[in-house]
Amino acid sequence: MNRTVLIAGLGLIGGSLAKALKRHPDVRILGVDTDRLTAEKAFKMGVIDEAADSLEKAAPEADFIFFATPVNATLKLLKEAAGWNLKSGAVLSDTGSTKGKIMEAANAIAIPFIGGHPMAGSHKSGVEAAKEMLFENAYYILTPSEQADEQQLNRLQELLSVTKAKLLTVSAEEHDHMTALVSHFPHLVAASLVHQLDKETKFPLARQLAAGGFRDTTRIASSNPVMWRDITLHNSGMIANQLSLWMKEMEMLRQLLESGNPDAIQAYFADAKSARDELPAAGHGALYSVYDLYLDVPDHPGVISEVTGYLAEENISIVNLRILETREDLFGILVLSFQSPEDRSRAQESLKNRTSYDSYIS
Ligand SMILES: NC(=O)c1ccc[n+]([C@@H]2O[C@H](COP(=O)([O-])OP(=O)(O)OC[C@H]3O[C@@H](n4cnc5c(N)ncnc54)[C@H](O)[C@@H]3O)[C@@H](O)[C@H]2O)c1
Ligand SMILES: O=C(O)C(=O)C[C@]1(C(=O)O)C=C[C@@H](O)C=C1
Repeated sequence: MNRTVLIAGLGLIGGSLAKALKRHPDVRILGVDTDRLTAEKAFKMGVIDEAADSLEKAAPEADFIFFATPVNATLKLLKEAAGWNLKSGAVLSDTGSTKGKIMEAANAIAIPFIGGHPMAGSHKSGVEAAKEMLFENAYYILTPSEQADEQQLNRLQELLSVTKAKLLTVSAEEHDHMTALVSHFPHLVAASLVHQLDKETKFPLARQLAAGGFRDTTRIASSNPVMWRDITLHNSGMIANQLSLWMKEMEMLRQLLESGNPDAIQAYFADAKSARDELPAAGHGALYSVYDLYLDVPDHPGVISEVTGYLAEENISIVNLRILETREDLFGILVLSFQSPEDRSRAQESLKNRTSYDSYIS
C-alpha cells in the first residue's frame, strides 16, 4: 500500500521531515511552498518526490498533511483546510513551536488534527539546512485534537517512528508552559544580550572580545526573525510569565551583587552548576538527552575526520557534531554529542589514548 504525505513549508523542519519520512519505502512525498524557488530546490535536491501546484489541489490525494510553516501561517492554513476535499481517514498535523492557538483552531473545525512539535532544530532555516537525522533522539511532542481518534494517533506515530524521535503526548497548555521556559523565553534573553552588546558605544572593542561564553549563550539570536515573531505572539502569555519570574530573579541577583557576600555568590553559581550538570543525566526537565564531549583541537584540515575516524573504528556512534567558533587563532572546540553517557565515556577514553587533544565534559 502506498501512502502519500503532503508537506506545506519546505524549510529546515519540513525538509528534514520529508528526508526522514523517505525512510519508509512506500511513502511518496508531495511538497508545497509559497516560495516557488524553495519548492523547486527541494525537488531538485530529492527532498520531495513532487512539487504540488497548491495545497488545496493536492490535499485529496494525501493520507497525511503536515504544516511545517511559521505558526501564524499554520493557523491560516488550518482554517482553510476545513474547506478542502480530504481523503477519508486523512491525518493532519503540524510542526509548530507553539500549540495553544493552533489546537484552539483545530478543535473548532470538524477535521481530525494532531498537533506536533519536534523538539530539535537550529538557528539556520531553509531547505539547504534540512537533515534526515535532525529529529533522532529528540523529543517529538504530539497534541491530539478532540476529533482525532486513537487509530489516527497510532497511524501518525507509526509514520513518525522512522524519525527515531521520542514521541510524547501532552496537552497544548502543558506544551506551551514547558516550551516557554526551555525554548521561547531563552530566545528573548539571547536577543536582548545581543542588543545590549550592540548598544555599547564607549568600548567598541567589546564586540571583538565576545568569545565562547557570549557566543554560546547567544547562538539562537541568529534564528529566523519571522518564525520567532510568530512564536512570541502565539505564546505571549506564558512567555510574559517567564519574563516576570526572570525579572524577580534579576532583582534578587542585583541584591546579591550589592551584598558583596562571596559565599552567597559562590553558592548561587554552585547551585546553578549542579542543576545544569544534572539535566541530561536526570533525563527529565531537559528536552534533549544527548551527552556532549568537548575537545580542544588544532585548527587544521583533517582534524574532524581524524577524530570521527577513531570513533568509527571503535563503533561509537556520534549523534551530533559541531565546532564552536570561539577562537580565531590556533585552537577550536569540537563538540561531539553521544546517545548515552557510556558512549561518551568510551569516546573520551579512546581519544585520550589515541590523540593528544584535551577533552572535557561541560
Ligand atoms: N527552526 C527550528 O529550530 C524549529 C524546530 C522545531 C519546530 N519549528 C517550527 O517548524 C515550523 C517551520 O520552521 P522552519 O525552521 O522549518 O522554518 P523555515 O523558515 O526554514 O521554513 C518555513 C518554510 O515555510 C514556507 N512557507 C511560509 N508560509 C507558507 C505557506 N502559507 N504555505 C507554504 N509554505 C509556506 C516558507 O517559504 C519556508 O520555506 C515553524 O512553525 C517553527 O515554529 C522550528
Ligand atoms: O537549537 C536551536 O537553534 C533552537 O532554537 C531549537 C529549538 C529550541 O528552542 O530548542 C527552537 C525552536 C523549536 O521549536 C525547537 C527547538
